[in-house]
Amino acid sequence: MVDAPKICVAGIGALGGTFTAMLAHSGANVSVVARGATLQAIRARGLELQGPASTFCTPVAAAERAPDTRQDLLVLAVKAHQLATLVPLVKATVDAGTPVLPIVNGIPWWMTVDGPFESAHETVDPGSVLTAAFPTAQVIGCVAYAFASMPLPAVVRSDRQPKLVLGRAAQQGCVDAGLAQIENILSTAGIAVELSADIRQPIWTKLAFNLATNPLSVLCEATLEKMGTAEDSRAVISDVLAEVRAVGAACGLTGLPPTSALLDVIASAGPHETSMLQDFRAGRLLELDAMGEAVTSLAGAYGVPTPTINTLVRLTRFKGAQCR
Ligand SMILES: NC(=O)C1=CN([C@@H]2O[C@H](COP(=O)(O)OP(=O)(O)OC[C@H]3O[C@@H](n4cnc5c(N)ncnc54)[C@H](OP(=O)(O)O)[C@@H]3O)[C@@H](O)[C@H]2O)C=CC1
Ligand SMILES: CC(C)(CO)C(=O)C(=O)O
Repeated sequence: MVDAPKICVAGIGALGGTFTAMLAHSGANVSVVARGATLQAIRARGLELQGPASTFCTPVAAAERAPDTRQDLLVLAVKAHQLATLVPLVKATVDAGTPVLPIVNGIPWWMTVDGPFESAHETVDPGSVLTAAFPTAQVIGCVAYAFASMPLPAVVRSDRQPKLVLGRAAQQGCVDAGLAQIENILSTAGIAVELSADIRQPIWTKLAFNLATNPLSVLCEATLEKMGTAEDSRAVISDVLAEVRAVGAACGLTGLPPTSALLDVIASAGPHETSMLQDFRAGRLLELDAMGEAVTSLAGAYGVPTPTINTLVRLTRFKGAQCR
């Protein structure tokens, strides 16, 4: 009998907790890197998922570092600015063949290693720590659509079935057997998966969604549904999307859906608070570098005016700093 693939998930918050609970519940061989109260709670009681269809609690092997043995898949599920802190904790688990799947919002570090997004590199990977630790050839680019939160340590709530879009970071136009195997593991656990032959466009679309909603959600302390239905917030969102569209075009990504379609998605997202608003309420550092500063540095490099984005990012950073 062939052993089940070994999966390590580093970072057990809203998303890492949701995916881990679903994987463990489906019988996958999954272990986690966690810390503090979350680590203690997982060890004491297991990981609880309050999902859209059912609630269950599942035991999971948890430690402060990844196992010393090679894993078949390493998932990184932290805020973008926390990624570098994981490097020393997961090093021993990654060899030249280990696929690395970052489930993280914003412009990913690997997209800025060279090419049109290079001017955002220092913002998303200061000192190239991530580039050195995770060679692009091993990285699986990812976009996450989920509505998850962690109300208590090791208790995660997921309001809808989560969906991941996956594609090789290094190869455009290629969906291979390795990706299909990962899709199989994730979909067996009930996670919706779509494979993309060029993951950069879905990443840019998700970034547009996040940049148009996450900072505004902090400034207005509003849910997605409220921002997507009120006339004033819809006007600001439309301005942000126009600016993201212009920056994307300068970088060669022209496939952003129409603004009206994105506004419809936001309006129909329900009374959900974005991950950035959750961070604000918890007094945590806001994920503005990979979602905001990265875009303003690209805009600066290409000479694209982004006055609305600049103002939103500045005000959100200012408001975030008041609560820390
Ligand atoms: N929540 C959602 O619905 C969605 C989130 N996303 C994106 O997914 C990514 C993950 O978000 P989310 O799950 O919400 O974030 P959370 O903040 O809920 O979870 C991150 C977790 O990682 C832990 N962590 C960070 N650094 C380390 C470390 N060095 N060692 C051990 N644990 C560590 C944090 O611990 P601690 O609390 O101690 O810092 C925290 O528990 C983000 O990029 C987010 O924008 C995307 C789509 C939807
Ligand atoms: C799409 C959205 C807003 C869903 O929660 C998200 O990505 C986030 O919360 O950061």
